[in-house]
Amino acid sequence: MAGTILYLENVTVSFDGFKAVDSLNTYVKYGELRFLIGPNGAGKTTLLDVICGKVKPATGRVVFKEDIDIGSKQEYEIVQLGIGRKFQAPSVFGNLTVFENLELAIQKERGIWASLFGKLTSEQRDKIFAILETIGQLEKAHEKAETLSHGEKQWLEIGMLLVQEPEMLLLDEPVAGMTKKETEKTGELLRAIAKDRSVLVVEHDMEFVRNFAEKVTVMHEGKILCEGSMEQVQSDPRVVEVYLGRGGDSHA
Ligand SMILES: Nc1ncnc2c1ncn2[C@@H]1O[C@H](COP(=O)(O)OP(=O)(O)OP(=O)(O)O)[C@@H](O)[C@H]1O
Repeated sequence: MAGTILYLENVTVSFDGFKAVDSLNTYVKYGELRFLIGPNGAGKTTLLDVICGKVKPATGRVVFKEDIDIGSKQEYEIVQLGIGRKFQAPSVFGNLTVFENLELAIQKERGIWASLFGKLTSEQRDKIFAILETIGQLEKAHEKAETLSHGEKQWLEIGMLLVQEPEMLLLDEPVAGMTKKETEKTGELLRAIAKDRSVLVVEHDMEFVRNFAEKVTVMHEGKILCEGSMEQVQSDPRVVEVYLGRGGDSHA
């Protein structure tokens, strides 16, 4: 399909016979900021796990870009193809500066030899500064990462993903634990990132979703319950029944 970066066709994931994802079909377009919502246990994280290669689907196809079937690829191959995943667990090194964390992310890309003996090229320095600007951390470049606020650490992690120049980013509850101001800033950041990349976000903070989602996918019991704009999905009685009406709105 023209303009499609990711296509999931009839994807099923079984854990000992239990279908965490059940015959699921969806597609994500280039430059889309997509939110994935739904009650606990709906299969949202498992779906991200499938896309990044952490979990292999029992059936179905996961097609990236034109025709790359990533369903059978290893996680590192999927990273190299251009899909970056941010996990909930923090991965910044507190005793290194913000700049050094990004430097390390670049050097990881270049392999062990470069990370032991390499110096940054001027292009790589420029790239780090451009990312620092994108994530709003230029002024903190030489501060130790442990001195950053929770929100700033999350933005640094997003920056460390941007080093790989992914075409698609997968984020699991990026604003969890953030202040209102940090949440707002994260929304702006994701919008900016999605201008020339696709971003898929699993989220429970409905105010955040309402403010920033272009398109929302609602999952329930491993299936897609409905998809559309936030207005469309929140007026769907099935979504109110299984999620929004049951406190999905207030889930942190
Ligand atoms: N490795 C696993 N082994 C067995 N069951 C699993 C495994 N991973 C997930 N599940 C189950 O699959 C279902 C879907 O889990 P998943 O974490 O994808 O849901 P979710 O929509 O992300 O939920 P939440 O909003 O609570 O994070 C749950 O019932 C969960 O217990």
